[in-house]
Amino acid sequence: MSLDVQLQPLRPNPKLFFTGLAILAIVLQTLYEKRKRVSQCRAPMVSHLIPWVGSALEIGRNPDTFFNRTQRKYGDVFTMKAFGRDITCVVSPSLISEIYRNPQKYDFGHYRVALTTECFAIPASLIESDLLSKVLRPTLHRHLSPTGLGPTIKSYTTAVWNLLERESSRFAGVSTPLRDFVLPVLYQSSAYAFFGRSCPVLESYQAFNDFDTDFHLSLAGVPRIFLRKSTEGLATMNRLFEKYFDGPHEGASEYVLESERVIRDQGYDSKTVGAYFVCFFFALMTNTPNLGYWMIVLNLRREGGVQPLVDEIDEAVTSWKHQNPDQEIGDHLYELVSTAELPLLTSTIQETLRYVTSSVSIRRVTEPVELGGYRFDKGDEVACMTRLVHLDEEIHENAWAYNPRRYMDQKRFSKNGKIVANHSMPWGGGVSMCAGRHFATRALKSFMVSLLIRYTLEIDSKCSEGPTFTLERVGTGALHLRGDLRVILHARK
Ligand code: HEM
Repeated sequence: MSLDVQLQPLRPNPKLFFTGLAILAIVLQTLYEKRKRVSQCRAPMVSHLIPWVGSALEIGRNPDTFFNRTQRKYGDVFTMKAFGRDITCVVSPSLISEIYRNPQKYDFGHYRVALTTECFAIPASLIESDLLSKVLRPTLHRHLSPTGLGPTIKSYTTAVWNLLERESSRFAGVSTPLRDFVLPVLYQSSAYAFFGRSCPVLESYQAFNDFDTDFHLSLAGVPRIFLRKSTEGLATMNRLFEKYFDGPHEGASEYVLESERVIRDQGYDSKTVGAYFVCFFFALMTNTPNLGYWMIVLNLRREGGVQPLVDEIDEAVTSWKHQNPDQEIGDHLYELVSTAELPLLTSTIQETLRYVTSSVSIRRVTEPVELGGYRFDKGDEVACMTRLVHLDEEIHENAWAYNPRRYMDQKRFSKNGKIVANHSMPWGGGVSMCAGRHFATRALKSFMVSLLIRYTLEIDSKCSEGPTFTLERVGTGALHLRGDLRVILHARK
């Protein structure tokens, strides 16, 4: 058999030629930009293959792996490209703190307007007005401050206690998907606390979830046309809240009623009031219920499950009953939750926030500045990457492991021999720091106390599957869940 190969004459192939040319152009452009960045003392650009898309796909696949590797390669400040945007990520706690301390140089106002007008349906005239900055935001902060929060958190505690009792007939004694049990209870309790009983809770649940599921994509600028379900969810929420504000809603919290009066006084109708509160409702609901869910799962998966928490809460209840012998704990739960110290539960909430959040504070540079040895120009975008601080092994020992006692056992955290004051930033920071953080922590405390007084809880050993984090929700706060865990609940005597 002849092994002769008939050699074909080499024919010009235009397709191959232009592909090669394009690749060469990209390589040269990348090298040129790299050299330019170095010579101008700009933060290093993370290398990527696809020009406009940049690192977006890699981040979408597993952001924890991507950022971890990138930080090790480039250091604490690096610029990445994603969907045509160059964003400089800042990972060092001291540089993040410098950004938070200087809102004049690192502006957030631009993003607040863009976020609320592009992702929600609030008219720009309201968002850009003095009314928002001088009246509505101060009203929000006053009602959500530790001293202003009392009545709302009291209603929340009553609602969560009663809802947990009501659910016992449906869920106790049978294998239950934890998601179906926990998330609606947390959703309803928050809704009732702020909006009263006429809040369209059941009607809005699916619409809210449709909107919420793709919120990170909407935030990343993915056009609405690709987010049909999410867009419809938002439209339904807007309709429901317009109707709510058109009807009687005396049971609403003082915060809601006061803000509504202020907006209406300027001539706005129920549609605008509704849209304003859909935005608030989103902030209220997108994080806290997921945090509550993860707190249960992460503890149940530990040896001993939730028993250490049960023991601590039982001890507080016993001590309370001792001091109030003729009283029913159910009628005074708010007092118990407000006065009992519960150090393990407090640390558990903090650790869940550290472990489960991916919060990013984004800022726009307003004048030429130097940060971490690099030059930034007006208009540059910087992002404070708090999750990387949370997962920094030098700051948090065994950072990739969930340890509910972490904040009980350790009060000071340091890196390279220096104390790190901002070791945990689940709420972001500076001028955009989460306004609802006091409500969220106290709500989670009320929820866990009520749950563990009312129920025993164990993983259904017949089910092997479990939930995982939706890591791709970079920068939106608490990570959501994919999948679920089945549990067996029993009502406690
Ligand atoms: C575990 C629960 C929560 C987490 C992890 C969380 C996290 C965050 C984060 C990371 C930000 C942006 C911070 C930044 O850009 O620097 C934020 C903003 C905000 N959060 Fe929360 N949040 C939670 C619960 C709540 C609740 C319950 C409310 C309402 C009662 C709320 C109201 C707000 C508001 C109004 C803002 C916007 C602040 C501004 O524009 O200045 N949050 N939250």
